[in-house]
Amino acid sequence: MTVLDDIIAGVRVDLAERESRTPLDVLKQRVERVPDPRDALAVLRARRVAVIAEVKRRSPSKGELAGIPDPGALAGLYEAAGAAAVSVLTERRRFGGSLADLDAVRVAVDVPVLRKDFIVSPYQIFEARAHGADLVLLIVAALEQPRLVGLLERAESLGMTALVEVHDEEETERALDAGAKLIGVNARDLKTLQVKPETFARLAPLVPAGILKVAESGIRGPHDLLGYAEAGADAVLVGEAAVSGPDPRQTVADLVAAGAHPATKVGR
Ligand SMILES: O=C(O)c1ccccc1NCC(=O)[C@H](O)[C@H](O)COP(=O)(O)O
Repeated sequence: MTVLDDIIAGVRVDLAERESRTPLDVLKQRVERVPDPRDALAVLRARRVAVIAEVKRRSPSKGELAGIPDPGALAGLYEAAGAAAVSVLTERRRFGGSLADLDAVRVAVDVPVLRKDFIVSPYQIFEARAHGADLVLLIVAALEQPRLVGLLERAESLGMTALVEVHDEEETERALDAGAKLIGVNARDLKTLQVKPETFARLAPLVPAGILKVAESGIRGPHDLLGYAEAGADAVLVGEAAVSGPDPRQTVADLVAAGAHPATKVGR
């Protein structure tokens, strides 16, 4: 069993429990009552290289990362530092996240919020929207093609943006075939959990102009952002370095400054 299979097995158990507590019809009624989603694509396009900063408590690769007593306050620091969006890991068993974290972040910031989870069912998309998310993550490696297409369409039908995550050439082709408008290249190999930054430079040329590219994982500071920008990134997603450093606001502010510098992303 791979790490991804193991995570998804746990996600399915937790999902079944939530579905039995809150029927889909009830969730759909809640969706009707939340404000419309923000246009995340427009927000990301407005930056040279945008920074998406993540609320990440722990991870399979590194274990406990940060206590994060107040995820809303952390997200507020990210927003004040200039983050274009905030990602919230809501998976419980391996990442220590929750929908309560998503709620806390939603009320604390105005920027678009991504529900980062292992989404396998439309129920989780309604759930994300009911809790105010503007974006959802869809991991191609976790989804058969018809399901990927269905989930992408479901997210868009609710006015949300899907960040479609890929790790190799075949997954990139599948993301494009599905109609992804925002593609995340995750440099973390899901089998070994090792971060291989060169993955982004390999896959970015396969993505046509007009489709935004997010470089995910292993960004520790401006040097990494500049490397990804050189290889074609429109945005970077940073988790561990932001939560586990001594000053999350400064870490994100340094990335934002590098991403906004006129010398970054020249000629594209
Ligand atoms: O972070 C992990 O160990 C991990 C393991 C298995 C599947 C996903 C995993 N991480 C999710 C992410 O995509 C990252 O949280 C995100 O890209 C930020 O990465 P980093 O800045 O390296 O924390």
